[in-house]
Order: sequence, then C-alpha cells, then structure tokens
Amino acid sequence: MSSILIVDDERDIRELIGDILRDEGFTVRLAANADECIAEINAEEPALMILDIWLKDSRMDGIDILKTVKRDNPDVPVVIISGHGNIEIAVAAIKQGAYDFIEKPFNIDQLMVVVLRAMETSRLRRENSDLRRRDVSSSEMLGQSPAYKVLKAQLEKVTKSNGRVMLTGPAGSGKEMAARFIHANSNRASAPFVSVSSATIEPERMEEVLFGRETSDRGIEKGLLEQAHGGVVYFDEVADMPLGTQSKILRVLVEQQFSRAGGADKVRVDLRVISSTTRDLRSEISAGRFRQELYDRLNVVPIPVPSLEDRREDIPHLTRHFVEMFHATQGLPLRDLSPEAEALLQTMQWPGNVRQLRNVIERVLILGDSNGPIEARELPGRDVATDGDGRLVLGGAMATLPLREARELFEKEYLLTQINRFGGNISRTANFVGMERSALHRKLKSLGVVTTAKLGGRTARLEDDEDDDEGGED
Ligand SMILES: Nc1ncnc2c1ncn2[C@@H]1O[C@H](COP(=O)(O)OP(=O)(O)OP(=O)(O)O)[C@@H](O)[C@H]1O
Repeated sequence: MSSILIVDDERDIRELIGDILRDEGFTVRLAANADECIAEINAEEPALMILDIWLKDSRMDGIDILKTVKRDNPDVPVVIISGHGNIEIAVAAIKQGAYDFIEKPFNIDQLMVVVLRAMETSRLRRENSDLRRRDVSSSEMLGQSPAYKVLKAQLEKVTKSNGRVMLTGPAGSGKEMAARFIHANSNRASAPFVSVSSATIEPERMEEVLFGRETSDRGIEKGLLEQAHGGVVYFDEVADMPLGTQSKILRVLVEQQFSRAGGADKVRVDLRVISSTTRDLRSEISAGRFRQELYDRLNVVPIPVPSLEDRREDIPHLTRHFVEMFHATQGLPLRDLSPEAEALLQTMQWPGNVRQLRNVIERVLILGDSNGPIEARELPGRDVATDGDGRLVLGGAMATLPLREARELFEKEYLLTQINRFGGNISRTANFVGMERSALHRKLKSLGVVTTAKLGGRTARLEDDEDDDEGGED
C-alpha cells in the first residue's frame, strides 16, 4: 500500500501524527523540511501528503512546497496543517490546490476524517487518471436562470470584438469559465488562452514571469504575455497585481510591446486582455492599491458574473452536471438527488459559489455509502440554520433584535431565498411557501421588497407569470 508523507518541522507533531496513522494501518514516512520532503517524493510518490504550512529552517515554506507538488505531482492530495487563527493562509493553500486543511490543535477524529477522505480521493484519482484527462467540464457553461441568461447574452456580444473585458463577481462564481467562453467563441479560439494569477506568483518574479528574460547562457525564455501572442491573456484577480507591475502592464497595453528582462529588443504582442476581480476596484483605487489608468484601460466592457445565491434556480441542473462529471472522470457513483436534498442545496448559503457546490458534490459522492438518491442528511449541516434536532440556531445580528425586527429579517431572507430559487416566479414561490399569490405580494411590499429588490447586496428579480397588478392589491 502506498504511503502517507508527513512534513512538519516540529518533531513531536510529526511523530504523533505518524503514530496515529500507523495505528490505523497506514504506512508513514516523515520529513522535517523541504529538502527531506522533496527527496521522499522523488524516492516514491506518496498517496497523500500532510504538510505543515509553517516550516522553520527550511529552504521553502509550506506554500512553496505545495506549489512544487501541485506542479510536479498533481495527483497527490495535500492536506495542510495550519496554526489556530491562520484561516487565511489555509484558504490561500486551498486556492493553490491543497485538498483540505486541519487546524492546530486538532483531535484524532478530525484528522482521521480528513485523511480517510483524502486517501479515497487519491485512490480514485489513480484509478481514473486516464479518464480524468478528458475535461468534461471545460467548455460547458451551465445556467438557464434569468441572471445567467443575462450573463451569457453579454458574453455573446463581446466574443466577436477585441474589447477588453472586466469580469466581476465573487470567488468561484465562474469568472474564468466566462473568460474561456469568450476565448472559445472568438476568432482567437485556435490561439492560446493564458491565465495569469498574480496571487500565485512571487511579486519579485512577476515581471520575469510575465515578460520573460534573456540571458547569455540560457538564451530567450518567453514570458506568459509572449506565450499568449495571438490569443487571450486572462488576469485572474487583477487587484492582486503589485503596483509596480500594474504600471508595466499599463505600458504594454498602450505600446503593445515590451522588453524581456535583460533583453534590449522590443517584443511586439497581439493580445486580447480579459481581467477579473472579486473586489471593488474603485475602493482599491481610493486606497492607492490600484492604478486608475490601468482600471480605465481594463474596464472597457464590465460584465458582472452572478453569485450562485443569485441563481438558485440553476442549482439542481449544476448538481446533476457535477454528478455526471465525477462519474465520467473519477468513476464515482451516478446518483439522483432526493427532493429534500435538492431543496436544501437550493436554500443554503454558498459563499464559495459554483466551486463550493462542485466540492460538496464530490465529497458527498466519495463519502456516500449508497447508490440511491443523495439525501439531505448527507449534505453539510453547518450552513443550515437548524441543528441536528431541527432547532433553529440563531446567530449574528438576528439574536440581538426585538422579536418584530427579527421576524421581519427572517421573513425577508426566507422569501428572497425562495424567490431566487424559483427564478423570480411569484406563483411558484407562493405555492411552495403556502400563501396566496396576492398575499405574498402584499407581504413582500410590506417588507420593502420591490419588483427588482435589492436587500443586503443581493437581488431578487420578481417575474410575474400572470397578468398581475401588484399595486392594485393594496
Ligand atoms: N456555469 C457553470 N457551469 C458549470 N461549471 C461551472 C460554471 N461556473 C463555474 N463552474 C465551475 O466552478 C468552478 C469555479 O469556476 P471559476 O474558476 O471559473 O470561478 P472564478 O470566479 O474564476 O473563481 P476565482 O474568483 O476563485 O478565481 C470551476 O470548476 C468551474 O468549472
């Protein structure tokens, strides 16, 4: 059986985890720093790596080791150990491809749940590595909700032009997918699509990575911009780009040319630029972190990508798509969705958007022990506002409000969620919530929800399916 590699500079922790896993029947190898870790991987690829993100006395820190492993051994799942309160680093590690993280101090049960799940993923990945190369998901942009149809119509319009597009929207909502859609449907489709993720490039290496370099011994090494020549360069989260690089990119956009590091000649490139951001670039500009001139150049056609919560109607379709995809690529069971599970998926919170939905489905399929429909109890409970006994769990502001305001807040959130789930269709919403349509209209009005409602930054489009006069009912 293949082994688990534990990388931690603290000997006690390394050995403790090693002992626990050995007791559970795993073969274990230990490494104290980057060099030992790389040597172990080169000797034999482990089935799983458990990596402390803070490594003292090591040539590379945990994130660098993670990047190297994801580049050279992409099939090895990496579970990160992070110190208490380092959630941001753990999230960054997940973005870099870590499988999951455990926070110190952890107990044996928590460790084992994560390890068993990761080992199962590892096994399936190996078994299906050929199939997996076929990326079923690459081009299908799924969504029929009103919000997604607006997005697709906007994307269609820009495919034929060369205009610079700025995609805005929360993490995991599908911005890169939208950028790839533009590329695939444009006259640049046969030329490269090159994605530049500033967050994953060391600031000091940024320019070399983007512009390439020329040295006497190695000759010309092309940077990402040159590699994208004729095609599309996608700046993923432009707000992460260091200010110095922003100025240089601005110059490239103006002059359409640049020099490689250490090179004298100008390199001309023909590029279409698409950028994305999850942040409000105007406040980044006010805070002096983003250059106004670059913003003006990149933001020629701004296109918002809706959050998953703004298109709850699409959730069942996306879920079935992911089930089929994991079946085709990883051999996971092809399971239906029970009506309760569907309703839960459509009403829960999705801060991580489509990516989170995809991960939830993958986990359910890996952990599930039946081939029957996916049930609500298999879905993550922490996003649901009821505890195991069905009691409502109050949190945040809700718990501090007088009853009347708390009730209104609940009613607003509940009704908006349902309306979104039914794509803005009032009759279907009324039917589900058990109210007369006219009574629902009155309720919405009294709660201050209007035809295009904006509440807490979220919008609900209300679509009336019958000739209805909202105003006439009051
Ligand atoms: N409409 C869709 N249909 C099918 N899959 C989708 C759709 N939108 C997003 N996905 C999937 O969701 C995941 C996240 O999408 P993507 O990377 O495009 O999001 P993003 O907004 O660029 O994320 P980030 O801001 O974190 O870079 C990907 O696996 C993608 O394939």
